[in-house]
Amino acid sequence: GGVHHDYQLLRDSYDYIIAGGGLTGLVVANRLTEDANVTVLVVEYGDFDDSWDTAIPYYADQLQNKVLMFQQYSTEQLNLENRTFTLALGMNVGGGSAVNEMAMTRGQAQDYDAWEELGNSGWGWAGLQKYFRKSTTLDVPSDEVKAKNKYKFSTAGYGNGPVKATFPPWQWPDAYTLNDAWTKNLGFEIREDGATDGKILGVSWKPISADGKNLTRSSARTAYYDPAANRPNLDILVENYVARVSTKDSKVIGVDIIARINLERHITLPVHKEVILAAGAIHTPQILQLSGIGAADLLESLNITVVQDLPGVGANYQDHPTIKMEFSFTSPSSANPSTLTSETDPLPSESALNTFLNNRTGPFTSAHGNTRAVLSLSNLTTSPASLIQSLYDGPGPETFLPQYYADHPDLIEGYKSQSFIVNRMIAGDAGLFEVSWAADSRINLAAAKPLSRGTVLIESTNPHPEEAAPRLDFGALAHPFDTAVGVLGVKLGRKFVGAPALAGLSPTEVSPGPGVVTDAQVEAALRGSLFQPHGNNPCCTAAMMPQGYGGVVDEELRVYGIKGLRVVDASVLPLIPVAGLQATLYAVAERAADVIKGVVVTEG
Ligand SMILES: Cc1cc2nc3c(=O)[nH]c(=O)nc-3n(C[C@H](O)[C@H](O)[C@H](O)COP(=O)(O)OP(=O)(O)OC[C@H]3O[C@@H](n4cnc5c(N)ncnc54)[C@H](O)[C@@H]3O)c2cc1C
Repeated sequence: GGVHHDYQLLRDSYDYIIAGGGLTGLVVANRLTEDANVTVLVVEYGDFDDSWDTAIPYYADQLQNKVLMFQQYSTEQLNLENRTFTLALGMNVGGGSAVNEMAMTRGQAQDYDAWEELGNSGWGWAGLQKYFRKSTTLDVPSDEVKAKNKYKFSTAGYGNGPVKATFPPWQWPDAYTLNDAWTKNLGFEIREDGATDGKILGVSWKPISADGKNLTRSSARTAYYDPAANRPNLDILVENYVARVSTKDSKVIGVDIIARINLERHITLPVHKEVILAAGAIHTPQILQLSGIGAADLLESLNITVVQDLPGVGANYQDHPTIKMEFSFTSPSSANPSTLTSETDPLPSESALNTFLNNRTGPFTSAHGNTRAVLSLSNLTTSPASLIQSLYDGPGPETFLPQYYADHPDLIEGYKSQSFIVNRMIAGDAGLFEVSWAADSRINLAAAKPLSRGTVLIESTNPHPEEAAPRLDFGALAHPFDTAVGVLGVKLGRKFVGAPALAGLSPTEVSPGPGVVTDAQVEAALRGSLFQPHGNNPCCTAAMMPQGYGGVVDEELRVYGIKGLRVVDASVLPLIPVAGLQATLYAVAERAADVIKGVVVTEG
């Protein structure tokens, strides 16, 4: 086993080849190679990173090393005044888990139960519990840290898995002032983190994906790859990408691999058992389409031989569209996040770094803030009834879904089956926003139940994941309900910052700014500048749903109509949960590994 940059020392063939050594790919690679008789090759476009950039929590929010991320461009967004956007994606061993902002949170129980209701038995909150625990250990902070920071959390939802979650020893003083706005003025209590009961409506502390002792990042690379690196049956090929999966009579026989910087260097490797796609929600659909698995008309237009007509490949794109409001605090506490970026002598950031390196304390132990508020429709408005009614009386899906849906009517049926569930959740107590804040004057409102949908479709037969990236259309803010909720979000943000508890900070609004008053003005500001169509959580583009509903994989993650091909990454989620995806994906990948090993057998 070992790390390879070229092909000389690879085996002639493997039992399993995994496309993508990111979060989910490495979980599955580790679990499959627990059996010494099974050989696995992971093919990863990026390389290893051993710098402090990916290890120190403070850097997570301002990761400078763009070399570790894809910059995936979008099309001009019709509903956002034709603005274009860049989506950052992990591009290294560990994928997103090595570069993300480290929030390690789970969704509401009902988010997962919705997956089960869409036809995926065993994927609900109850079925996933075992896998949340199998993946993650909570490194419980010391009593002193817990008391000093007033942390509240549950422990039963964690097990003794490879990935570590913890609560850092440091919070900026103003974080507590901001929390006071919720608890003293807006009527919320700080509750436990929800890891045990899936109840997170309201305000809670967010754990980070870090080791509690060293306060360094815990990623799929550190947690799942490193401990398995010496297994003779596990190989990883870096700086190379999977271009295509080759099939014969609808059965996978191997993969075409190409070197990242030298197109002339490529190899076709046979596979005995399965190819497992884990290249993430943008590149997994790209590989499928290039392999002839996707909408027949799209493939034919590019002269690709159709192996399996599956229009769901690249449809159903979801994310957490984010409203970023900005304020300015005229009188913040003397210790606040901006002191770290000021250029005085001696540099405050240098001393904070030394404090981290010497004592594992101080602001460098904390990523971007640790508090979140999950808010339902009735937390956002006192008169939700007419908005709920609009979900049922509103325009038909053809009017707001991408043209690609109208061209492939199965997708519309699938969307309707999702709406049936999601509308009910919205009318109940589903979280519509995950609001997060650090101790600075920015607040992020991540929309958690977007009703608009996007697409990821190849435009050429060039398989290069970076130079020939697929066409990403977020399709955001197309559904009138998404817009109405966005307007309510801005109102909520203002109510929060205007709360009496914050009077001592003397906040003034920078963006959207005091000139933006009426609902129509707020909507225009959303479309023109405030609204970003993603929150770094792309998913759902090869959904686990029935085939007639635009699904791509069945409940055992097998691609419909193809033998020996599964998808295990963020693409398989049918609906996005309210939390950032990493904790969820660790559990999904753990369950995927059990399914592949035959430990979990789905009946019927
Ligand atoms: C900047 C940023 C901040 C985030 N913040 C948070 C957060 O705070 N909390 C949270 O829960 N989640 C967060 N996320 C999301 C989370 O990290 C991702 O959801 C998760 O990593 C997705 O896992 P995955 O296995 O589906 O894909 P990834 O982890 O992205 O792995 C895919 C891998 O495949 C490789 N690849 C792509 N194409 C090919 C190919 N053709 N052949 C071979 N390899 C290929 C890529 O290089 C990558 O390493 C963030 C993500 C980013 C990028």
